[in-house]
Amino acid sequence: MTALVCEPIGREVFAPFGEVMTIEGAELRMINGGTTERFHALATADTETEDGRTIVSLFRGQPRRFPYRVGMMERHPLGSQAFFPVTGGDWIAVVAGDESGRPGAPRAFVVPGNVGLQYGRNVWHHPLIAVGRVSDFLVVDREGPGNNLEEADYPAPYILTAP
Ligand SMILES: NC(=O)N[C@@H](O)C(=O)O
Ligand code: NI
Repeated sequence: MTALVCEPIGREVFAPFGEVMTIEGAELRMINGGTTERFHALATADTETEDGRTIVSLFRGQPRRFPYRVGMMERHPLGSQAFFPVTGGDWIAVVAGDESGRPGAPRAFVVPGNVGLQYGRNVWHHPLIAVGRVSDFLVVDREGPGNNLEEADYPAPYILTAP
């Protein structure tokens, strides 16, 4: 079993896997007579492949127990998937590149509770990893025809320790 160490999240380091959604560096638009700050277009959903449509859901994640065995990954061939924390609190994202149709070695990122991520379409990732407490996330992803879930097991699990 291989140790999986969390790295700090950042736009550049996460760029091969998708977008980091944070107000830092976002386009700020003052609206509503100056009473509201609009941090515009943190990401663009990619859901229209094969007549898909964008939906918004709420995921309530149970905290994972650590050390946590990352034994599988999944991806959504037809659409992106974005998670934005509602409850707050750090969470963990695990992603991987593709190697001949299977996930490569994973990379784990600790994500602050006020930062969201969008996984690009067909990007390998582990299902939601909530940390420390039951955590709610707003999720923007695809609904529509076709199979939008592909899963793959690792030959041996990676062991993720608590951040
Ligand atoms: N199954 C589901 O909708 N959730 C996963 O895709 C996930 O990434 O958590
Ligand atoms: Ni997913």
